[in-house]
Amino acid sequence: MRMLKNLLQERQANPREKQSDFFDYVLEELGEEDTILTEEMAQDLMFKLLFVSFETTFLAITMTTKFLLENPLALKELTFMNETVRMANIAPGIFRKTLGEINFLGYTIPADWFVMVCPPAVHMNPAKYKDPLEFNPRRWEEMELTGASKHFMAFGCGMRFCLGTDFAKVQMAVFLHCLVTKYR
Ligand code: HEM
Repeated sequence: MRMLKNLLQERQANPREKQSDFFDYVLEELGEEDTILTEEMAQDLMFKLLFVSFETTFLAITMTTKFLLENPLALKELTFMNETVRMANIAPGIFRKTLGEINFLGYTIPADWFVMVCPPAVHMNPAKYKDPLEFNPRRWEEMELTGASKHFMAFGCGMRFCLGTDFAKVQMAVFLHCLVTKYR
């Protein structure tokens, strides 16, 4: 965070004539009179975007390479992205706040409480995924899936569904294409 703060202040002191990266656009917005953005929010935004766009895909690609090394047959079919993110559980927790009191399975969650949804518990549920610890891309052949469901939330769900889902999948596909066509 300190590094981002320094970078922001440095760029603020020496603004560039031509905008060329996201930092420049954030600074432009900060300079607007009617902006809702504060310096603190800008730093937070930069940190979060760096985190969500890098840490996630890099981990998914690493796990894909590991699973494919152990499962050469799957490499032939390349139908594995959902299976990788199901098992990798890159986002192990998703947070929500209760807007009102909620009654669930005999428990009462009061209003304004923070709730942590735990995708690994869903993704490793043997009632939904047979042999959940087995990397088996074929299981997805029988499953209809677009976006998220209550059994699959590797990219979150609902209003905060991951904005980068398709981008991340394309990045992974491009990486794997290069790996399988160029790497010997
Ligand atoms: C394998 C890669 C990725 C995984 C597993 C992943 C997972 C997730 C999850 C679970 C959420 C929901 C968080 C919540 O509901 O509180 C989320 C949100 C988000 N993701 Fe990703 N993500 C990935 C890649 C990316 C990439 C590459 C980008 C950007 C280029 C990105 C941008 C975002 C943003 C901006 C949000 C917040 C959406 C909102 O709050 O409205 N993600 N991601």
